[in-house]
Amino acid sequence: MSEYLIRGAALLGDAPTDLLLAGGTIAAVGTAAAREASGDARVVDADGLVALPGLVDLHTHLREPGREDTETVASGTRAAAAGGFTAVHAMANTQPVADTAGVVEQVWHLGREAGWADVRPVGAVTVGLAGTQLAELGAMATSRAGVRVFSDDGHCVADPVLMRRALEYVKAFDGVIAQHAQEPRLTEGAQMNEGVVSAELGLTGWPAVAEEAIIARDVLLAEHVGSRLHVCHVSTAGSVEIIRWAKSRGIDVTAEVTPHHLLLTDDLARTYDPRYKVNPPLRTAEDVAALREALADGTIDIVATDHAPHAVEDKDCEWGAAAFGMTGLETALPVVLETMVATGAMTLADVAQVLSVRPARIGRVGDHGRPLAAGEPASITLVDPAARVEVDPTRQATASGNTPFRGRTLPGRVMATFLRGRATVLDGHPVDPARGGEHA
Ligand SMILES: NC(=O)N[C@@H](CC(=O)O)C(=O)O
Repeated sequence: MSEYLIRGAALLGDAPTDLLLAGGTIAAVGTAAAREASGDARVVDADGLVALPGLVDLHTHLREPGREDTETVASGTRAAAAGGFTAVHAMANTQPVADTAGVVEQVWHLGREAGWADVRPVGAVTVGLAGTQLAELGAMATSRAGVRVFSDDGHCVADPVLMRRALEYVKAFDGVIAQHAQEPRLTEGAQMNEGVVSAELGLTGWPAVAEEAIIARDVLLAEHVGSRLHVCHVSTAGSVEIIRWAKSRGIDVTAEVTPHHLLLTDDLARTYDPRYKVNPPLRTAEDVAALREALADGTIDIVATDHAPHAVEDKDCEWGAAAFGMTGLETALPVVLETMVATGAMTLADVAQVLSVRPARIGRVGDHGRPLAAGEPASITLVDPAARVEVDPTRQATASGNTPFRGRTLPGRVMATFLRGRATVLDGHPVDPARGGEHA
């Protein structure tokens, strides 16, 4: 394995220093790095670059098995590496659904073979995501995939008895239920946020209360059974208030917000461009402000991408017929820099918390989200925060083009990503792990 001597990287935005990556770990930091580097260490000039711990996504849709035309484990994790991620949690709504030890082990194995990032499969809570019968959670937890996060994402675990049982069951192996909070009856036929814009456009609305009612129920259930709850893609100001209240009571709840909910609003539905159609829907400017504030004050713990690739035919059509979802792995860090750092709401050290340290902790991914210190695993990303890049789906690594940020110029370019000391991105380009370091 190559040794890398990274010169002049600002760790978490602090004063520039050197890092030596050798044997899969950060072998030395500071003046010791150059001293201990062997003669054939590859030098990476990190002048002007910031080093962050490798990013960890708690919410990625990889589409394999079943929809390899839109994304595979290999293409999705290559996109992850390009976005600075070293670990992703692969959601369970594949075909077949990841509701057995066999399917989660298959996804885990595909991730290992591809080598771009660690793939942590998420297990379905209910068989076939149908919401009627608990899946074999224990078997998935004890499989080689070591599942800790369980979710029916795309669907809500709406039955309160099943939700209670799932919360109780996963306690035995330190698991967490990640809930897609959507009251199904309140959102039948919903196409966008319920509000002024939906009324004007005549599209069926997805009311905020459909999310908030489930979160309120679930934090009370988590308190009642003393279990751990994670709330996926929080999108409303009211949800933030409920989570703030729950945390103030000591309830063991964590929450995520997506990059798109930090930047975009339901006004974009006026374009009728299905790139802006997503679940939960884009909300109002007041919701966006509340989500940013909640992320900055820790009420919302993390940013998760909800990277949801879709085929052209499912997006290049009229709004009503289009699929819900947008890609996000390659734009997550730039959107967070734009919405949270450029606005002064967060520092780069805070970014490391919300995009690496805390998601690793919630997903129980032990060797990610670690300090940038000697002896730690060398899973890191180097970012040029001053670069401004126009989002161009044809230049992205994901196999799908449904980014809502197309044509926008955002700050931050990932120049290098290392997974346990091996480069997956160098000089701003993915490096194919299967080809021993050639640019892919
Ligand atoms: N977030 C999305 O809009 N789409 C997700 C699943 C979902 O509907 O949540 C997908 O898998 O496409």
